[in-house]
Amino acid sequence: QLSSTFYGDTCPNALGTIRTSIRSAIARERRMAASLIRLHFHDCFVQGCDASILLDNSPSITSEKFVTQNNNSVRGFEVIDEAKSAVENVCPGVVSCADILAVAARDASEYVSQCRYSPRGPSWTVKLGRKDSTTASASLASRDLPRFADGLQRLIDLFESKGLSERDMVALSGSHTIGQAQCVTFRDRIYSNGSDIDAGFASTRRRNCPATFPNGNGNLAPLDLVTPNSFDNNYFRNLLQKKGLLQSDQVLFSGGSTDSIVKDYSRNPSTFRSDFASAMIKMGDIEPLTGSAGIIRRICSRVN
Ligand code: HEM
Ligand SMILES: [Ca+2]
Ligand SMILES: [Ca+2]
Repeated sequence: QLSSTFYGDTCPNALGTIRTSIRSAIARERRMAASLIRLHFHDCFVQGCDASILLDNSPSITSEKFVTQNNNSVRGFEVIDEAKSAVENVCPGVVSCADILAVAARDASEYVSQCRYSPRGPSWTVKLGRKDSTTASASLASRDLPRFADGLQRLIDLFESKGLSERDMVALSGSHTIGQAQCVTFRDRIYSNGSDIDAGFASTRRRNCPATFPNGNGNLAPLDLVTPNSFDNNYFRNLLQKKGLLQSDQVLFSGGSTDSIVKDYSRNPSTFRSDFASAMIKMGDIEPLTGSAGIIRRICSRVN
């Protein structure tokens, strides 16, 4: 029931307004492109793409923002709030926060890099018409969002439970071709002395990520060591060299069923780009509230 022309009559300038707002946020801080893509993902995996992730704690809401996978980690809330208020100025009460998240993720991918020589990310036509939830669920967030220490089968099962295939999962994980992770998420891996990590890479990463918890927990490293600001297929090339930053990255290429997909994407950037776009559309279709289900929040962080 979602449709790319949903606001064609009721708010013809919605998409342009969102785009302007997202573009200026990414111009201010380039990492924001990565953060916005991730925010849409963490919304869709919990109760579907219903903007549940944006709700703050209140007597009737247990916010998703503070579960382990989100706390001090997901970012971009202010940027979505800005886009929302820009849209409210042109069409009050019409455009959902859930749709703004979906459009922001697409716009972010499109504008990933401001460098002339870096490939921009893929683009796709966003389907619209999602409504916003009146609830959030910390317990579902905790259950349904993947964790950096998850093994391959666990990741496959989680994505499958959302209707996404192994191929979708590998393509979507390719978002880790941009963005940053905190030391606390990759410490175990770089100090593991295991055989599934390149020794030189591990030693480089140890320099800015002290061995002892919680020292340096928040120190950042790029998820893609080669081209952290370009939306290319280098992420997959890193995995072939055992230079995935997170354990959940490296398990995609560690002798299991997804190895062949990683190899395919490492050789064929255009296959990766088009599969990524299709998988983002599929992810945006997860359990939307439509029609009379759900509401249009006026302020994304609370139920009207
Ligand atoms: C397959 C399971 C996945 C796991 C376990 C995972 C885990 C993580 C972790 C631990 C971080 C670093 C967070 C931090 O240190 O604060 C991260 C960052 C990121 N993730 Fe994932 N992720 C997964 C899949 C995805 C998917 C499907 C997408 C998007 C469609 C995505 C997009 C991103 C982006 C763009 C960043 C960088 C964010 C930034 O710099 O603000 N991830 N992920
Ligand atoms: Ca949600
Ligand atoms: Ca890259």
